[in-house]
Amino acid sequence: MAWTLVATIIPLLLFYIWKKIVYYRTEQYAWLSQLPPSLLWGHLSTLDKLVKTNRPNIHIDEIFKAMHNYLGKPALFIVDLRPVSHPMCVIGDHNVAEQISKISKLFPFSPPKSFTAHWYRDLMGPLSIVLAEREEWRGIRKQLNPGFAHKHLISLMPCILDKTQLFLTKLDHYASTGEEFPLDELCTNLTFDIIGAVTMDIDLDAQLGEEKQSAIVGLFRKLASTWRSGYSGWKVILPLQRKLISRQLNAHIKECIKEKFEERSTSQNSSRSVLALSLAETQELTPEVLDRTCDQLKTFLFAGHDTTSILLQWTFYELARTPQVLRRVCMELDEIFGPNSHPTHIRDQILEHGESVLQRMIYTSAVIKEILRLYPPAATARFSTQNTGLSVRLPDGQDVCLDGIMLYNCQSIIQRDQAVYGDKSDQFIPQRWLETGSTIPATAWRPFERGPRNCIGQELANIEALVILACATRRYNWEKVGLGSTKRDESGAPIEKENGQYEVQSELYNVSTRQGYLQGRK
Ligand code: HEM
Repeated sequence: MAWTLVATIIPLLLFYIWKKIVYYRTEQYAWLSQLPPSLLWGHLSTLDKLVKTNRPNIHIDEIFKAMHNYLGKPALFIVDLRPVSHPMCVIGDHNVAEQISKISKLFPFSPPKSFTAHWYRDLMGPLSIVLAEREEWRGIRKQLNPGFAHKHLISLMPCILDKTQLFLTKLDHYASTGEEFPLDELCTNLTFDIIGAVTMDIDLDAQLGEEKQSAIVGLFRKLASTWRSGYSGWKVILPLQRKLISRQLNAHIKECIKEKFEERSTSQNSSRSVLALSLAETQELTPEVLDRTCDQLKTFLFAGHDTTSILLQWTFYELARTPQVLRRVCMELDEIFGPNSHPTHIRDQILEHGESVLQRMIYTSAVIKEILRLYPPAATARFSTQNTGLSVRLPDGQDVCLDGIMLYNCQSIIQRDQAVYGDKSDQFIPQRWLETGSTIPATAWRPFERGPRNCIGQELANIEALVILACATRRYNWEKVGLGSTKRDESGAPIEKENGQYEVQSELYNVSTRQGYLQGRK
């Protein structure tokens, strides 16, 4: 009797499970564009294949771009990551992306961050602004805003210039020795130093090498390295290891917060760092205030150094292989600063004329904007839980509910949309930002994302990039080595394509490769 029951129930159960799987895989999101899913692995095996057949360290956006093209460029498409994660909706249309990032009745602060942001919880700290939601987020942002106010950022230019001088000394060294060098390392150290000075008013000395740099740099890097795909440590003890490094890092940062808090009451020249400004109203440094402030500072280190470094590296690369754009940048710098390109002269000019100098760097600003369009260094993912009612309108007027799906505004697709940027959407054309009567909608350029949770550091990144470009562009001849290097004819001259760019040996698809540059002084 019992056996007969089991023999009946098991097939029924298996049938039920099979029906469920078929439903989840092929019916639940059938109305949304997607590649054919595998019954067991959804799109995970396709993703895995694409990652492996493609180039090493390829950015996931490149895979999404390939899928988007294959599917005929829909406004959005589904990548089914179950059973490893929630399904993901990759958004490739700027109007749909805007509906995700904007304020609505349902989400007065825009839809919450996806749980993926919490993967970096141990790096940024649990109280980080990035992980906070609703009123808690609003409170932190309000407290930090004065530190990122325009007037205040402009007053930080001397400090950005000082850090840049050391960067130039390093480049001068390579230019004189002719050694190949990794630009990634130099730019990342520079942006680390700037973030330290601007947000904490301390010298992190990242540019001085491992021996001399602040313990904060070493510990932060050690911690961040545990997220890298090639991390070789023991995966089982990873959470514990992260906790231990975090604890050491926190101790150093908190020490620094305490010092700055003390200085506030004793010193005449009170600091104007983001840290000082955010502590302005604080009467007592309670453990809660210390924890919260420490987590925001770690967040700045995380969010503000790699992103700006990637922006700089792509800019130097594109300038080096696009001579006509380089010429125009140099002409603009000549006009503003005169023919003298010595760093001290540029520094003095910027210090003397301040903001007005940056305002005149119109073409250089267009270059930065175009780099951020083609190579966006950061992204956002949001999530609306089941039965919340988040729905977006597609370009064909159809309304779709996106509850329970991870929402990824894919800037790499959106910002190269031919419907917006034309046939030359993949080309580096800074001039497109200066054309009168341009029809590019503001929503189609979103490297800092949009809506209330957009990047708080965007103006700082822009000022940094302008100052560094003003000091470095005219001083050197950049030459990429290895991936992305220039093709040359028999006489050794670069081969120029019709669009005015040099032909390359291979496409540079990840700027942070260890392969380097050769530098020559002009
Ligand atoms: C080129 C440089 C940068 C790019 C492309 C960039 C991009 C972004 C993006 C896409 C977001 C996510 C917005 C969202 O979720 O909707 C973000 C958030 C953020 N960024 Fe940046 N960022 C850059 C530089 C910086 C710098 C220099 C800082 C300075 C400290 C910074 C601090 C932050 C913070 C704190 C957030 C969280 C804001 C919030 O949740 O309210 N970023 N950034």
